[in-house]
Amino acid sequence: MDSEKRRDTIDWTEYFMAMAFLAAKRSKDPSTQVGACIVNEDKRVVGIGYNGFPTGCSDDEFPWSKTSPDPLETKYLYVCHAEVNAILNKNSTDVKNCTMYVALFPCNECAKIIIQSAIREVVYMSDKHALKDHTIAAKRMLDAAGVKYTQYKPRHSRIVIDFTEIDWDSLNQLPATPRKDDVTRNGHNGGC
Ligand SMILES: O=c1ccn([C@H]2C[C@H](O)[C@@H](COP(=O)(O)O)O2)c(=O)[nH]1
Ligand SMILES: [Zn+2]
Repeated sequence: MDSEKRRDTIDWTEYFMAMAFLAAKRSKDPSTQVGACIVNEDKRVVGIGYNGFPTGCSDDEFPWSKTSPDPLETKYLYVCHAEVNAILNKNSTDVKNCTMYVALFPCNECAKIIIQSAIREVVYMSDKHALKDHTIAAKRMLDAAGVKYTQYKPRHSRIVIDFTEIDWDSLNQLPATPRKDDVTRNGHNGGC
């Protein structure tokens, strides 16, 4: 067993941005997958979301097109943005003073909701729509409201999750069923 602590870990920003990117992997949008992760002042994750259609609006029935002669046949009228889903998914009373990590700079509609929910900071990766009105308007509102935003410049282009990295052999040596003394007073052995 190694006795020195590991030093090549990911830092907090990489950790939370990677969570946002992991959430984005759930998105069914064929062209732009966005994930958002909300973190409180104690560095606890309090909400995660990705862009997708509302509950009950089937991914197979609603349109994923970007363009159509009929606007009702494009995704834009239906898709819930990652930032809004992350806020709605919060597991805390509110998201006051939290930081949002998000793959894409928030649009004007998300910026309004970020401001109104008292999120204090946005850390984003892509600014691919920087010249579009919705981004310019978003920055104008965030500036006026004093919400800080910072572009995240990754140290590494990839953070790999390798399911084979863990020493499965030693895991296999664990008892198959928890012994009586493994079970906590709360009645489970999840530990915390
Ligand atoms: O603030 C934002 C802005 C956009 N999104 C989502 C909504 C759509 O699913 C895509 C944008 O589609 P394009 O093909 O890039 O036009 O991104 C979001 O979640 N949050
Ligand atoms: Zn948005």
